[in-house]
This record gives sequence, C-alpha cells and structure tokens, in this order.
Amino acid sequence: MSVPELIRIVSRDSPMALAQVERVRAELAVLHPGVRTEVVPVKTTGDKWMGDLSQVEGKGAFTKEVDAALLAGEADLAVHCVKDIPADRPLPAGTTFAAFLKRDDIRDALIHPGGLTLDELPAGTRIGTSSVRRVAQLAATHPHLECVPFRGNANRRLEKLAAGEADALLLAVAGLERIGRPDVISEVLSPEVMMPPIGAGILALQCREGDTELIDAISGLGDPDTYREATAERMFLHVLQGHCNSPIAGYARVDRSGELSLRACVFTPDGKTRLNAHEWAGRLDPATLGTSVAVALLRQGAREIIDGIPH
Ligand SMILES: NCc1[nH]cc(CCC(=O)O)c1CC(=O)O
Repeated sequence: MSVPELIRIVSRDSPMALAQVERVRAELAVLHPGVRTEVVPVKTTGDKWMGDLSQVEGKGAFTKEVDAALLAGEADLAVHCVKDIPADRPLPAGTTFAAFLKRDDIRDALIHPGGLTLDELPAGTRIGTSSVRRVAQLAATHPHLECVPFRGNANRRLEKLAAGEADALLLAVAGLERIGRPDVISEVLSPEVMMPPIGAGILALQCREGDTELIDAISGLGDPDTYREATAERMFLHVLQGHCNSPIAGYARVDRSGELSLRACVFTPDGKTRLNAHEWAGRLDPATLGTSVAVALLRQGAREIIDGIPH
C-alpha cells in the first residue's frame, strides 16, 4: 500500500483538539513508520463565540472552518469529535469519514473543587454548563441545583471554575483525560445518572472523497466496534433531525458477545418529560438499529418535543 509522503492534519486549536491530533499522529507513526505529518490548527466559530451556540448555527460551529480547510486543500485529514459533528445534515459534499478511532470513555464527570459528589452538593450549588442535555437531566434528578450558562473549551472552563464563576462543572471524562486533567474529577457519572451525548468519546478522521490513497492508508486506524456504534448513533440523530438545542442523549454499545444495542432518550428542556428507547440490533445493521430507535422515540412524541424548542 502506498502512503502519502506528507499528511497535513487540520483540527480546532483548543488544547483538547490538539491533544487529539497528537493521538492520531502517534497511531499513524505506528501504522506507517516514517510518515511525515503536520498540524493545521484553525479557530472555529464555536471557539470564538462565547454566547448561545443556537445563535451561530449550532453544532456546525465546531466543524465548519475545519471542513473548509480540508476542502480547500489546505489539509488532508480532519480530526473531529463525533459529538460535535452535526448529524441533521450529511457531511460536507466531497468529504467522507475514513475511520473512527477506538472509543474513549463516554461518561460525564462532576468537577467540584471540594470533592463532593453530585448527591452531596447543597441546594443552590451553581453548576456551570450550557449543555441542554446536561441541564435537562439535572433538572429532573437534582432540581435543587442551579445550572449557569458556561462556554469555552475545557481548559478555559476549569480556569473560570477556579475564578469562582461557578461552584462545579460537568465535563466529559474523555475530554479531561485528553488534556491530562483527570485529577479534577470528583465523581464519574454513570450513563444512568447522566446519559451521554450521541458520539461521546469518538474521534472521526475525515478526508476528501477522492483521496483514496490516504483513505486506504488510514483505514487501519479505524476500530470496527466503534464504527458500528458511531453509525447507529449518527443515524439515530439523523432520523430525529435533532439540533444543537435538542435535549437528546444516547449511546450504542457492542458487548463482549459482539451484540450491538442502542439506548437513547429525548427530554423536555425542564426534564419533566423523558422518552426512552433501548433496542438490540440482532441481525439488523447499525444504521437500521439507529433508525428503529429513533422511530420508537418519535412514536412517543419526540418530534413535538424537538420542534417545540427554538433553534
Ligand atoms: N465541544 C465540546 C466537546 N466536544 C467533545 C467533548 C468531549 C470529548 C468527546 O466526547 O469526544 C467536549 C467537551 C465536553 O463535552 O466536556
């Protein structure tokens, strides 16, 4: 197999995103010793705009500029958190997923400077999060806690926490591990307590469709189980046509026997209504499982909940 002499890797320029690129470079070096790689850092709208993301085209806010660099030929390979890639629309024309890396931890973590757990936090504790998914679930299970809008990359949020702008944070375990800060975690929340977002913990490698030499060269970085989980989850979100303000959560899992399942929820923003669905693929392919779970939630009224939220 021929390998491109140089692979330019484009990504957001946050510390977490650049740490993700270093993981890709390290895995590429093992797969193809001697391959030359360069980093093309870009600042995205989501990195620049600290207001409500629904005012700047939602989740595409973390991917648009990265995709543009790929399509303009300024880079050859884009690294995205699948969680940040809009699923209510196809990938930008002319690009494709070349691989999904082995999935990291999908759970959220509580960061409390005093080391308290979620259940130990006193009434009125200010939780810094702008995630409608996190706010809706906390409203349902811990209504005595107060969510305060909080934006910025993980490092910036930790700085703002230290500056007293909130009393605690919710952040992804995967993100904290990538920036080398698992030390700040006071509790890892089980998916039963805090259902993760679609695509949690998954890194996607995206290329130009015609770049077959590169696609072949990096396909070996892909993890088959993560591909099945990502495919089921993204189809689920696509069928629901969720958006950045949709309180949607869920995760697919390939168990030890190779069986694929998908568990998902849709909440009202106040957390008072929660629709649930959990199905196994059996002989179905991952995309069909994702579709089936989305239809199960639509039958329970998910459309009215999602469409009732401005975006
Ligand atoms: N744009 C925020 C973002 N995108 C992906 C992750 C976490 C890592 C992942 O799920 O891959 C995070 C940080 C967070 O939610 O705490």
